[in-house]
Amino acid sequence: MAKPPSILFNTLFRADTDWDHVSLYDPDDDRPVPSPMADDTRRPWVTLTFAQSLDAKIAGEAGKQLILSGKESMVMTHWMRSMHDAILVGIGTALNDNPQLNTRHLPQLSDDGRKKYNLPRPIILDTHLRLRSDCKLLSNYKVGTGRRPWVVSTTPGSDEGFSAWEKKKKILEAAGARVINIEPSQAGLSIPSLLTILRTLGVRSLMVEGGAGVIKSFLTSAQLQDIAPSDQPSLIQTVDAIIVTVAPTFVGQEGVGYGDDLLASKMLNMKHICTELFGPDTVMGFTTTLS
Ligand SMILES: NC(=O)C1=CN([C@@H]2O[C@H](COP(=O)(O)OP(=O)(O)OC[C@H]3O[C@@H](n4cnc5c(N)ncnc54)[C@H](OP(=O)(O)O)[C@@H]3O)[C@@H](O)[C@H]2O)C=CC1
Ligand SMILES: Nc1nc(O)c(N)c(N[C@@H]2O[C@H](COP(=O)(O)O)[C@@H](O)[C@H]2O)n1
Repeated sequence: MAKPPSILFNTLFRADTDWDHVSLYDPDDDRPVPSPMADDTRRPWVTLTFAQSLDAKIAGEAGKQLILSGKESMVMTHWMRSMHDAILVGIGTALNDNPQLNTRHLPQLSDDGRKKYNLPRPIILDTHLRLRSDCKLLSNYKVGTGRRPWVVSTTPGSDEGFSAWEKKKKILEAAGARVINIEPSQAGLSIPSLLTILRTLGVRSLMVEGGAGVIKSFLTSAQLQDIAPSDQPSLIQTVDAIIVTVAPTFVGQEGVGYGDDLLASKMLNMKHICTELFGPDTVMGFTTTLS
């Protein structure tokens, strides 16, 4: 039977996980699908993951989508998707790439079709409700090949802004989306607030795929709370693990990066867990703690 690569077991799950009592397939007898879990029960476990070139670019000039991962590491990413309750991208990625965020590259399951891979719920960070109602995430939901997407937004302050926003909300809801409102912060939607809300909605694990703005936000959210902790009783850790695919290619300075203005002194502590080769790509797994 096809099995996920060991880098995922090693990076995302505790060493004492009892694999006899969980199943990777949904539904498969009565055993639950496993999910990485944070010790902090106020929020989901967060895995930040993306593919980059050797010069740390995740997209080409003007955001052109690049397929950096080879087929072997892409399959690894789809296994990772199957091991999380939800998968998050920013509206920049949703508009630019029109992604599906499903598990279609996993090996065919050779049974009567009863067993399925777990499909993560798509979540889009989209303050102004710019998501297109004909995007693939919504059409997959309509035909039953994807979970209902959740669109995370903030209600605009002015009356004028509110009526335009309400109109867009109705269109997206009619197309199948669930719109969730949260409070704004200096850097867009507040990531700590988002995480606590997602946990109350039953999300135990969140895979964050990007793009550049979202990667930066998750990496820097703990440091922002440090500056303005008044609305948070205590720090919420925003990343538990980082799994990076490095493709053996250079994109060049026109490409899109995510790390140019990150401050080393404010970064999370990283612990290297393991590195595995997938075809031409190198995949590194780290766990993180607040510094
Ligand atoms: N190689 C890889 O693994 C991946 C590459 N990509 C690439 O990344 C590029 C897209 O990156 P980018 O343009 O930065 O877009 P993002 O997908 O990072 O979306 C950013 C937008 O999300 C909204 N947003 C709301 N709240 C937040 C928040 N707290 N933090 C950050 N963003 C927030 C903002 O729009 P608003 O104000 O309207 O809400 C913001 O402009 C594409 O070229 C894509 O191909 C994407 C994913 C993976
Ligand atoms: N793992 C990985 N490798 C790459 O080379 C990539 N460009 C991405 N991009 C992410 O995957 C999304 C596309 O997903 P679907 O194939 O449509 O399911 C894209 O939007 C990025 O989030 N990832």
